Amino acid sequence: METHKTNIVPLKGIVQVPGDKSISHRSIMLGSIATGKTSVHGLLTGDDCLHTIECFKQLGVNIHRDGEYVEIEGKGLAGLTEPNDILDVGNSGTTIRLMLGILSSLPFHTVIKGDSSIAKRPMDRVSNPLRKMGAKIDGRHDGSLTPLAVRGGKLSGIDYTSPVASAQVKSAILLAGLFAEGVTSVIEPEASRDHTERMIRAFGGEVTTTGLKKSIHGQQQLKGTTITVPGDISSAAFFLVAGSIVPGSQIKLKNVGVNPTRSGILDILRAMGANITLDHLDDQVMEPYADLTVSASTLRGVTIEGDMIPRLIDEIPILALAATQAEGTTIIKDAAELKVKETNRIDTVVEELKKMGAKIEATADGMIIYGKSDLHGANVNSHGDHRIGMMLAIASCLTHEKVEIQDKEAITISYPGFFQQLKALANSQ
Ligand SMILES: O=C(O)C1=C[C@@H](OP(=O)(O)O)[C@@H](O)[C@H](O)C1
Ligand SMILES: C=C(OP(=O)(O)O)C(=O)O
Repeated sequence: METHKTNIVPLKGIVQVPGDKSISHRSIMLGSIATGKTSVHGLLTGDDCLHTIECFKQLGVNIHRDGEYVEIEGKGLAGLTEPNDILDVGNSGTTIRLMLGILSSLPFHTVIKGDSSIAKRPMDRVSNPLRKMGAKIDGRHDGSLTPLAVRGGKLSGIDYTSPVASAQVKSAILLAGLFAEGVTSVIEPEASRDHTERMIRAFGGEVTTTGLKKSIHGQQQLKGTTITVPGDISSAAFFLVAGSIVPGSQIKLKNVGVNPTRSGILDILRAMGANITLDHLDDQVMEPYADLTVSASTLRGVTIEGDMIPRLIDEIPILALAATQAEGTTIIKDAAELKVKETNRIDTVVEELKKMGAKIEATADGMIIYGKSDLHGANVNSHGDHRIGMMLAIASCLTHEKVEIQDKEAITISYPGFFQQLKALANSQ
């Protein structure tokens, strides 16, 4: 945090983390292409999701938001109209990639772009399979970089084997498949988060799962529904780690989504020796959720690899910080996908944690962290990446000296109230 301090203060209290970002995006998207009213409770009001709302408003959908409550007047896919201007997704990879799947079915022209981070992220992983289905997509570098121009229309189902375990790729193809002719299937190398599949079913649609293969038959009609968004485990992750590594801490996190395709952080922190309990689990709903309580403990290094990686991909920056406080070595591998997030998260994590005294090195597909190190104050930078900014803020709870975080405003992308909640936990004694 910003203030000069000499003591390391335990973090204590109860936190309601904001709504899950992945589920929030999907609730707006499916509500917009379904017929009838959709009500969403607990929507994340971070910048990424607000961009998704704006994009669908530009496509002619009436969306009314009152804080975290949203009503969408769905008129079906055919109710969407050609926008007058370029769609802007801001910093949100999920918005652009999933929307490309929807835009591919629409019989008109759209141009879609984002910020300078989005302009560097690969879109060919989505535009290639969508072109195979019949969409016309063009952009810089043969349609792999934004801005992208899309002319959609009648699509045909494909059987696609994805080279990456990416929920954004899988979801774009399934969303296009929803309105295509015939059956569309996607096979992934490892299982990625399954929120799209769960939510299509909640809107009355059908998706089948056979091992790593997901299939959807085309020309389905979705019906508006009511969605309750659970707390985001990727946001909770910052306090799960803070509660584990800041001496004397105890934090309860209420109503956190614990979908097994997202809960890898719980498995890994427990394997590291973290003290985390789970209460009030409700798994009879679209997305399971529970209360999580964490208290400080001694951690040890682990190896994180293989099919665990997609289950905690966005939590790797904060897990790297946890590893600096663990006894022994932590190895993170099979995580080259980190290079194509909001920043190259292998480089930014290593560069920024090194400034604070961590013993950490980058590898081709991950990083190696040697624990345990004492972290010290420094002038660090989020590089405009919300998860790097929050990881550095939690790191600052371990130093006696001031940590100055450049560009910390980036955290509003996924966690608008983060600094206030962190302050409240630190001031609770
Ligand atoms: O589908 C989603 O909501 C997301 C999928 C993941 O990306 P990839 O699909 O690129 O792995 C994740 O990193 C991102 O924060 C959200
Ligand atoms: C990678 C992330 O999001 P997106 O891909 O939607 O920009 C993230 O939130 O960590």
